[in-house]
Amino acid sequence: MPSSNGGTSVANSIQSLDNGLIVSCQPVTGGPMDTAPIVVAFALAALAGGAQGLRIESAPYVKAVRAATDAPIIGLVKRDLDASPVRITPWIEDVEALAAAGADVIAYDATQRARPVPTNELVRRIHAAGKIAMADCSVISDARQALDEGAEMVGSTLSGYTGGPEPTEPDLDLIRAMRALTPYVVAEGCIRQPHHARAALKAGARLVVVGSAITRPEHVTSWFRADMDEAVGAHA
Ligand SMILES: CC(=O)N[C@H](C=O)[C@@H](O)[C@H](O)[C@H](O)COP(=O)(O)O
Repeated sequence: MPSSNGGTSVANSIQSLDNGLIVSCQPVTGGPMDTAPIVVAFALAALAGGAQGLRIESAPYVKAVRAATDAPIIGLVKRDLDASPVRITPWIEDVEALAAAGADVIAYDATQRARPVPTNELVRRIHAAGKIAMADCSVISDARQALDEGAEMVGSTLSGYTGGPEPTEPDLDLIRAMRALTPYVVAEGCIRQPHHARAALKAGARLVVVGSAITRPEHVTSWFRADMDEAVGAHA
């Protein structure tokens, strides 16, 4: 049982999410859905549909969603930095802003890449703020290091996002490998259909995060478009 952040309450918070569906409400940046009222509406609609928790980007959006629901929130901040490829919660200020805004869990990029703040320091500050640390990992060594550093939860969030073409399928092998290290595994990334979520649970995930398939209509539309274009091309 993770205990670096106060034992029982952390354990209870995580356990309340067991087998939970978390809906990530992160609109396409600058798109027509990228406003606080729409993020709140997505969040409430997801909860009405059976989600147990939410994943929300930016302190202002966390604050807006927190004002509308007591449901667990995984908060993160995305930044595009010049000096580092790390995007998810790279700075201490981000941790503090998310904590103040009402996030219960703070997600951070746990990859072993050049970064402005070392991961052990981010975890320390997440715990100092009384929050749970979720390590967004790309490979199993990220998860190993994150757990050594005290992160309570590890996610497959960044598998396939550290170079090369973007993935289109969940990384079930990484989920299985993480489950051998800890029970607190979050399946995240490319869970686009219910059977993906089911497979992730079978692979050992305790929580499943679904984003684009529920809250990015631009992406979903483009999936239909691409398949239809392929079909037309195939028959031309
Ligand atoms: C790689 C990266 O930056 N992932 C981000 C992490 O918060 C989000 O853009 C994803 O939408 C989220 O992980 C959920 O994944 P999907 O949208 O595939 O269900």
